[in-house]
Amino acid sequence: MELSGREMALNILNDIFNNGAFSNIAINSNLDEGLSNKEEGFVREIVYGVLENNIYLDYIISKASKIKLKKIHPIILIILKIGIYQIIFMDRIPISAAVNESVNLAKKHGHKGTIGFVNGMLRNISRNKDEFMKVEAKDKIDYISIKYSHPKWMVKRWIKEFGEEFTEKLCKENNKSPQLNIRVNTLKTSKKKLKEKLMDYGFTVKDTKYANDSLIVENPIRITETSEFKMGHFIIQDESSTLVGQIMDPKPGSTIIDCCSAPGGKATHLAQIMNNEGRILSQDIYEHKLKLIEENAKRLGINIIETSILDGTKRDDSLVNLADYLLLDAPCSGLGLIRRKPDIKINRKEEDIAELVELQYTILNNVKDYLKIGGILIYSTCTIEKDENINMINKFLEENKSFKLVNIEDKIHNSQNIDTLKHGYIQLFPHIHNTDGFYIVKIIKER
Ligand SMILES: C[S@@+](CC[C@H](N)C(=O)[O-])C[C@H]1O[C@@H](n2cnc3c(N)ncnc32)[C@H](O)[C@@H]1O
Repeated sequence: MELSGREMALNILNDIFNNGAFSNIAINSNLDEGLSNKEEGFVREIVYGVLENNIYLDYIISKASKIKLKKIHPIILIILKIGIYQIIFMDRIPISAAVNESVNLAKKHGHKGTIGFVNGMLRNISRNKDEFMKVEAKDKIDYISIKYSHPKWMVKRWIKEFGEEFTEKLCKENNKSPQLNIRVNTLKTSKKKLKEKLMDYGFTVKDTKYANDSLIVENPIRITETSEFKMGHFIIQDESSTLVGQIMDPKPGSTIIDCCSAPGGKATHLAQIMNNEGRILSQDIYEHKLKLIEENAKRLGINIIETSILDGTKRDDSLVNLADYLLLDAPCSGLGLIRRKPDIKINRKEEDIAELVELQYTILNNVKDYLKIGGILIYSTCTIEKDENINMINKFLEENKSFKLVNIEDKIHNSQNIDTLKHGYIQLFPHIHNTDGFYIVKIIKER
């Protein structure tokens, strides 16, 4: 039997909330293939909307329900969230449809009592919407946490690091949908040609602010089905990630070690900048991920990437003093990616950060020996956490006096809202730079 869009959303959210699945994987495995763009968009909107507003939806349910949140059956709780999300955030959906369809889901997945419960709750909330939407919090941390659905530990940490006003703007932005960025494969086409071609198909395409090889596509539905994608004229990559290659700016013929390389977004860009001349040793700890690098390289027409499994924490003597350039695009907390992966707000725990910092530092201390004297190290993460970024790098520089920051003012033509280029690094934020939250630092090994 065919499932309705709302039921697909229910199954996806159940996989994420109750089975620990990642949002993109849960979506791909639950979406029916025959869905139209509109139907698929509807399912995605509900799934991402519920994930983005999860704490706020819990808050509204707690206000409206006599039964404690923890006592509500997990499936019924998701059905309520889907219903409330439509009532509050999806103006185009008639209230009656939001309520009746949720009641139908409750009929299928619950019993008589839960049907009445869902019906009563949703009708009450829709009648007294403004009252239920009001956030009454004991302090600013609580307020931001509920209103923008970020866990308290995250809000507390960010307020301490960046201040209240900054944190509120960041959390608000984290709940918006990011624009899709693509990176032009200049080995096969030019930015101008690709832009014209995509506009001919009806896509709205704009230039990005900081990255030379990137474009923004405003209505990207099914863009990976174009022949330009299949022919390898572009790859999906956020502008921030594209800046890694731009800042490294390796010379053709160089040897690069990319020690956390999968799925190869940055390695393939480096190959492109080197005009597909030289050697890129792409390593990752997971064998299955190496295939992704190889597939990307093949589609993009790149043949200088050599993949291998290697744990970055373990020394490989054969690599010592080999690299002209070294990239450590480290495993990180991903807190800069919340706009794309709202489940990070649900699954990431504060304790993870200290563990990740330890891993990042261990890898960095190990792979630094792979660089030749005079070689360039780029360290990058998709997080905004200072401990994983500037604090860790400062400690590394303190303990490794032969490594020095390199001025990168000549690598980014537009320095709007970036005032650290001369100090060798950038920290991007979604609400300021309209990119993923991202950190990149450039370091030279002098001796
Ligand atoms: C941020 S992702 C890299 C993204 C990649 N550079 C790109 O641009 O497509 C971090 C990668 O580090 C890998 N990784 C995690 N722990 C590792 C370790 N100890 N040694 C090597 N790779 C590791 C993960 O499998 C993951 O693919």
